[in-house]
This record gives sequence, structure tokens and C-alpha cells, in this order.
Amino acid sequence: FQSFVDSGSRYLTASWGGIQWEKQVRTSAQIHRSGGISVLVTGATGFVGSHVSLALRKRGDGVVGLDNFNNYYDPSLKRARMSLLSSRGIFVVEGDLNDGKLLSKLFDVVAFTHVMHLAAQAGVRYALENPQSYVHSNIAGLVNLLETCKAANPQPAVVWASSSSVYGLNEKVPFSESDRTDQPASLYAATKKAGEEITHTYNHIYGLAITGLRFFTVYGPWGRPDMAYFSFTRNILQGKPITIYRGKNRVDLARDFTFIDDIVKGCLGSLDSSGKSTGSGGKKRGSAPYRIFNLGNTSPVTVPILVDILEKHLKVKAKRNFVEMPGNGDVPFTHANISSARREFGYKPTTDLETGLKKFVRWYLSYYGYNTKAKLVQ
Ligand SMILES: NC(=O)c1ccc[n+]([C@@H]2O[C@H](COP(=O)([O-])OP(=O)(O)OC[C@H]3O[C@@H](n4cnc5c(N)ncnc54)[C@H](O)[C@@H]3O)[C@@H](O)[C@H]2O)c1
Ligand SMILES: O=C(O)[C@H]1O[C@H](OP(=O)(O)OP(=O)(O)OC[C@H]2O[C@@H](n3ccc(=O)[nH]c3=O)[C@H](O)[C@@H]2O)[C@H](O)[C@@H](O)[C@H]1O
Repeated sequence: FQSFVDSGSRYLTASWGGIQWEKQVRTSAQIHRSGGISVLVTGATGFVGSHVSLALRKRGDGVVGLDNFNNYYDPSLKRARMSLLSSRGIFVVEGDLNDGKLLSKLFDVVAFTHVMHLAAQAGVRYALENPQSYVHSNIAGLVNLLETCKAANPQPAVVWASSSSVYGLNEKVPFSESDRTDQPASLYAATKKAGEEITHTYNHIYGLAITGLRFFTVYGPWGRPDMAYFSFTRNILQGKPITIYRGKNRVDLARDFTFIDDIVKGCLGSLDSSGKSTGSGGKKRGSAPYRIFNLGNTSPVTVPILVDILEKHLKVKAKRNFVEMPGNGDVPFTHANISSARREFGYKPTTDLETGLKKFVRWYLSYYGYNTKAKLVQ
């Protein structure tokens, strides 16, 4: 089959179908431990998706990836993550969430027990440049995926990534799941909030078991080049200045930075406790769980302190350029209350920012070909 999918600014051409393709999908979905699950991971060559796919595979679950390899950031990093997944026997289907025929075909080939939905247009500030990409992936793509899950027989349980950004201008700290989330500060946040409402309707009408995870600023090896810790590292090593945003009266911004390995444990814990969908073929046969959890670190750190830690690990001084927060979708601080996730599935983050950034820097220097004294090896 040849499918042409409108992905906003460009057209993506994906090839799928055929006996060989089906065999690869089936083999990748095979479960290698008793009581294992078979999971469709969307956004599998993204930062979080690649780590979650590897962790599922490692414990013997069946995993099939889906990703459209868009160029929001350097797609060669997504290809490199894909090579890593392939080396562990995980097949990644190249395609878009909005391709309904492709999604239905995947469910025809494999009776997925779970969907780990991590594909999205991420990034808070990029919404000013390309608002439509958020509607395309985070709204239309989500609905398309849920339509497929609702129609599947049996229906999978769905775990998906919401975001700490739904707390928006909320000033009550730490942020609890029951706090208000009706004051988003960015279109990104608004689409994640919409996702929480949309998933609720699919739970209510069709009996899909749904878990939404509000991740708090995730960082680590194989991370996202658009995020501050990553772009700061790049600039510091290249001797270029970095821009640090500050609030009114020069107040530092702070984030509850959460290490990727802790997020992965939270993703797996929530999958394992997600419960079962009750419907099939679009018909509800009983009520199913609808849950939302914060996955954070519970220990916010200011952005200048993040830079101090990077300087220490990189052994290079940053050229700091402070500017007032430009009203681009940022919020002043985030801080997660994680007691619900702890209670429900034992979520307990264990990596502090100092330790996690050390691991990130080690990966960065190796991946981009620096020797240990932070010189690029030509
Ligand atoms: N990293 C964070 O700090 C953070 C924080 C909160 C929430 N989240 C959410 O977690 C999820 C994973 O984030 P990430 O940091 O790994 O981002 P990422 O950009 O690295 O991964 C997302 C992947 O989804 C793919 N994708 C995007 N739109 C698609 C579409 N329409 N069809 C198919 N594939 C598509 C991209 O190519 C990418 O590989 C996202 O939903 C994001 O919004 C991330
Ligand atoms: O938890 C989330 O829900 C979100 O997490 C992440 O967003 P943020 O917390 O905004 O991360 P990130 O961009 O790394 O900026 C970190 C800090 O550096 C500051 N920052 C940023 C850039 C810059 O040039 N200067 C600067 O000071 C900036 O003001 C901020 O204070 C995900 O990208 C997003 O997908 C979303 O899901």
C-alpha cells in the first residue's frame, strides 16, 4: 500500500502492507515472557518513546513502534534511535497518526493489549511558529488513534502523555491532579488539556481504559535537542551564548526536571495497572478506568542552577544572557505532587538533577564525537 498523509507543511509518504511487512509487525509484537503484553508505542523514535520501547522489550513484552519521523528536530537522531530499537528486534512502522487505514491494518495484524501513546507535537514555544502542527498531531491524530482503539476487538488499554503544562498559570504548589487546569499558557498546553477531555469521552462512551500521564520536563540521554538542557549544552560547547529567561523582578524560572529512567518506570507501572477496556468493535459493555497522574521529580530547580550543573560536568563556562520571559507560552515554575502515582503503582523517582545531567553529558559527548576534554574529534 502507499499512503499519502497530509502532515501540515509537507506530505509524508509511507510504504506499508504486504506479507513481509506483516511478518515484521507480528514478529516484533511477539511476547517473550509469561503474562507479558503486546504494546503499540506511538512516537517510538522520539525521546521518551525510544526509552519506553526498549524497557518493554527488555522485560519480554511485544513492542511495535509507530512514528512519522517529522523534522521538528533533527530526524537523524530519530533514525539513530530507530537503529537502536531495530538492534533489539523492535520494528518501527513509518506512518502518521492521522492515517486511519494504517492504524486499522496494524490492529488487524496484531491484537494489541495496550497502546502507549507518546507521539505528539511537543515543545511549548514552537506553537507560535507552527500552531497547525499541534492541531494535526495532538488533536486530530489523537482522535484518529482513539477511533481505531474503540473499534478494535478486543480494545486495548490506552496510556498516553499529557503534560505538566496543563497546570498553566495555576499558582498553588505542588501541583496536584485535582488542581484547576483551565488556564493554559500555550497552545501546546491547550492541546494537551483538550486531549484529557477527549480521552475522557472515549472512556465514557466506548469503555476504553485510559490513563493520562502529566510528565514534568523530562531530560536525559538520547533527549530532545529543542529542550533547554540540550540546546544549552550544544551552545556552551560551541562557545556560543545561551539565553536564560527570567520572570518579572528578575525572578528565576524553575522546573521539576525529571530523569528519563524515572519516567520510564512510571510509564511501565501505569501500563501494568491500567486495567482493561470493556468494549469491542465500538460498543461499550461496562465502565472502564479513567486515570490521570503526575509523573515528576518533586524537587524543582531553577534554570541558572541547571546551567551551573552543566558547566561543572562540561568543564566549560557558559556565556549567560538573561532576558525577561518573553510571553511565549512559558510558565514561571512547575512542581509535581506525585502521591497518586506512588499510591497506585509505586512511582518513586530516584535520580536528582546533578546525577541525571552527568549521564546526559556523558551520552552527549560520546554521541556527538567529543573526546573527554570536550573537544570535537574530527
Ligand atoms: N519531554 C518532555 O519534557 C515532555 C514533558 C511533558 C510531556 N511530554 C509528552 O511526552 C510525549 C513524548 O515526548 P518526547 O519528549 O519524547 O518528544 P519527541 O518529539 O522526542 O517524540 C515524539 C515523537 O512523535 C512523533 N510524532 C509526532 N507527531 C506524529 C504523528 N502525527 N504521527 C506519528 N508520529 C508523530 C515524532 O516524530 C517524535 O519522534 C509527547 O506526547 C510530549 O508532548 C514530553
Ligand atoms: O513538562 C512539560 O509539560 C513540558 O516540558 C518541556 O517544556 P519546558 O519545561 O518549557 O522545557 P524546556 O523547553 O527545556 O525549558 C526549561 C526551562 O528553561 C527555560 N529556557 C528555555 C529555553 C531557553 O532558551 N532559555 C530558557 O531559559 C524555560 O523558560 C524553562 O523554564 C517540554 O519541552 C514540553 O514538551 C512540555 O511537555
